[in-house]
Amino acid sequence: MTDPGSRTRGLSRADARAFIQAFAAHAGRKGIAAMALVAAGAVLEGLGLVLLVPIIGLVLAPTQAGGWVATLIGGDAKAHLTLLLAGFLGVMIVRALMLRWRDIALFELQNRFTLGLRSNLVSALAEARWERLARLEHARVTSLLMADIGRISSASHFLVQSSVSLAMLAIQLVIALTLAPLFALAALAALVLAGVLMRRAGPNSALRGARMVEANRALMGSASGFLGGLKASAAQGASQRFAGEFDVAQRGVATEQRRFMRSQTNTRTMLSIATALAAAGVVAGGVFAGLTAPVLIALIVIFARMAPLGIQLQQGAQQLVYNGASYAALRAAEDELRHDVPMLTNAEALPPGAIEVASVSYHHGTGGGGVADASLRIEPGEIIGIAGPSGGGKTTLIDLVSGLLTPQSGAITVGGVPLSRSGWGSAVGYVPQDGFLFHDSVRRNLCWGDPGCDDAAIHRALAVADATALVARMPHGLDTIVGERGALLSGGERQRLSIARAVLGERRLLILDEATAALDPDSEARILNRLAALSPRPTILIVAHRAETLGRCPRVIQVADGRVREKPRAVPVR
Ligand SMILES: Nc1ncnc2c1ncn2[C@@H]1O[C@H](COP(=O)(O)OP(=O)(O)OP(=O)(O)O)[C@@H](O)[C@H]1O
Repeated sequence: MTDPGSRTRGLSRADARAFIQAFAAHAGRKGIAAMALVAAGAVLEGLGLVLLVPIIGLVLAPTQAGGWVATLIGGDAKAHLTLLLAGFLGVMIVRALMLRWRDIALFELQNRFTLGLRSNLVSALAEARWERLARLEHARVTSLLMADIGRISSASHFLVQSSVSLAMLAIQLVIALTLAPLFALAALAALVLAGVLMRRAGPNSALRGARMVEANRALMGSASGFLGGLKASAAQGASQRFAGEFDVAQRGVATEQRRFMRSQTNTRTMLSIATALAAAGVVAGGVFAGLTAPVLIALIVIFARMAPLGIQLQQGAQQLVYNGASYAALRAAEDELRHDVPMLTNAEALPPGAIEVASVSYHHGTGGGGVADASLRIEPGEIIGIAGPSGGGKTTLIDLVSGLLTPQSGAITVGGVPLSRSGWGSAVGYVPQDGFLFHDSVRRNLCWGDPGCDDAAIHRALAVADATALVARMPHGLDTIVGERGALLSGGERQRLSIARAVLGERRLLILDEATAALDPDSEARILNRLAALSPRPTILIVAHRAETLGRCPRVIQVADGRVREKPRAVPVR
């Protein structure tokens, strides 16, 4: 289902402010140190430029030694030049070192910022209510975690780079003001005018940035289901059509990149022409106003440095707005995720006792199904089959009992304590039909979330899940890699390992959601019998369509049209 809140907007002023504030908050004291390095780099650059004026003066007219150098140190022109050059060299060496520290410090800030953003998003996802997560598109999450965080990293790079350019521009402007105030003011006016003329680039970049977020999301959507989709389409002889759809998604990204690149080069070209005109004006005006050669040359050098800095600043701002759209997308997702109270935490264990479902209703969105006025008492250690037609409400019921969903009316208690009050999650083991496995060894898949689990416990769990022979056959036993999502195993093998994982956790409630559907009846019977023989025995809920599976449950409930009712039967599990 499409997430209704997933429409992407461009970077607004509020987002831009939030972005800068978030960056500053992440940077903290290290940010202040980095900014001190930025300022020091700019001042040293300025100092180098200030030294240029007497150096050029001495080079052009060695006989006219004088000015502040002569007043300061006395001596002849050669000594002045030597000293000035030595000073210039010293300043440039210190500046080079300073810039090295500055760039490392800024890179670290940028890196920490993006790592922090990703961690925040992951924790927002982990804490979000299940109903909200279920509504998020998979492609949206993947795109946020990968493409958007990458673009935010670029935005933070441009933010940092712009602050450097700004500091350098400010210093050079101050020097130019000292040397020739009128010309410096003219240059400032030219900069401001260029900024005003380029203002249109802002909203355009914001729009393009938002489109890029959408295009990346479409590409991620195509990429994430690529292999599964390719297999299904190849089976129907439509693999080329499928590949074509992927191509459309990637062309979407390329088109947006091209459009932005063109707009950037357009503004850069206009700015370059404008600055060339301004530079020519400065030289002509300087000659006309009778500025001395050293001052004129120094001004030319300064303006020659200011022009690329101005262009860099404008381009950085454009990139910031363009890539900042990903920050807007991240903020929107986090706002949605943190909108409501967090899901159950693992903080507090619930007391022993029955699970009581009392007049519980839950409806999925407008017009969606769910369960209505469900009441049910589940004793500790009970084994209950849950039957019913597809779409009848079985998954909704178990999601409510496991605490993933919160009843919209009615209440669920465990041992008399409301489920919402404390941590039920760690007491529940859930095994879905497609038994999710990580691309890792059998051991790490089974011990996932339980670092203390040992081989003896693993082998006991494997025995319960009828998987001892399966692991014994594997080339590296427990260290065998199962492939991406367990792709190197059959559906039934994945189910056995998933059941073993749930058993290892020694949970109070085990939910098997069609978790034995891919097994042959004999294996299923062995597993259910061994689960029933566990001591202490967990409460076991088995969602199943097969009559054979339900036939092994001492009690069966029927969920149809959202209504829950008992289905009397009396076949005890052996
Ligand atoms: N996230 C959701 N958003 C909207 N509607 C939903 C959502 N999840 C389930 N539904 C709807 O709620 C009803 C009950 O769904 P549920 O998944 O609980 O049925 P089920 O009995 O488990 O079905 P199946 O046997 O096919 O798995 C269905 O009409 C379904 O379309």
